[in-house]
Amino acid sequence: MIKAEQVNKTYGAGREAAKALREISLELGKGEMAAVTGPSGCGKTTLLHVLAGLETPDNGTIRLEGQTINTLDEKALAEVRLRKMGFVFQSYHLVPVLSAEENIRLPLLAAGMSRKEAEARSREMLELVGLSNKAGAYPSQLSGGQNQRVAIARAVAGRPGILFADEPTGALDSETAEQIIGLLEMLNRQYAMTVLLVTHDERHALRMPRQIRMFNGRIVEDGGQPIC
Ligand SMILES: Nc1ncnc2c1ncn2[C@@H]1O[C@H](COP(=O)(O)OP(=O)(O)OP(=O)(O)O)[C@@H](O)[C@H]1O
Repeated sequence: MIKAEQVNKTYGAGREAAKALREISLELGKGEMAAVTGPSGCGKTTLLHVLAGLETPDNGTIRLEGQTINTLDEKALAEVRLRKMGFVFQSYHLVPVLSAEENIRLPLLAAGMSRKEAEARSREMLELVGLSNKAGAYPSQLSGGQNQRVAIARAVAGRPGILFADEPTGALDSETAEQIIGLLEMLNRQYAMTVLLVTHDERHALRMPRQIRMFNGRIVEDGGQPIC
């Protein structure tokens, strides 16, 4: 599904340079679910951003379903992101003046879906995340957990092959956080969606079938195996 080879990423230059990723090689198969963990500043978010084409690596290659994406121009990359990837972050990034259903529908319309189809899909997604009764509610009228459910429904409504989740439970209490992780697991099972979860929470990481541990810009352990 997604493959990174010999990827490096440095922010800044000279004495200010921060080497965020060092010689990263990683492959995630279709339908795989993995957690990326490691201490603050070790490069987790940078890895997710580089894999998702949100940042350009200094060198190396990123392939999504065999297509090299790190050399695409911004327009082509935006198209790949819109059609093939879903994103969830710690903040929900919902449009405050749109209802839950409209927030989910918006990117579907942007991807060219008809209004009728997009409305049916967004209702289906609301049901999937257990919020059928909140279709007309605005983000300010929903709890953090409910807003994150809407954000997840929006992220997967276009049926992306891969979902990138960066600390999606960071702003939630532990019970709600467990439910959100459960929702990601359900999406992985039900749609064979590849899921890459960046998390600080060791309990959540241990629930994942694969744990990728980072330290100082490197992957130091993958699936229980130390990487030298
Ligand atoms: N936009 C940026 N400009 C400069 N340096 C950056 C930038 N983004 C990240 N870095 C640096 O790159 C390194 C890796 O950062 P990154 O955010 O990927 O770590 P992280 O493991 O996700 O951290 P956290 O768990 O605290 O979110 C850090 O040293 C950070 O300071």
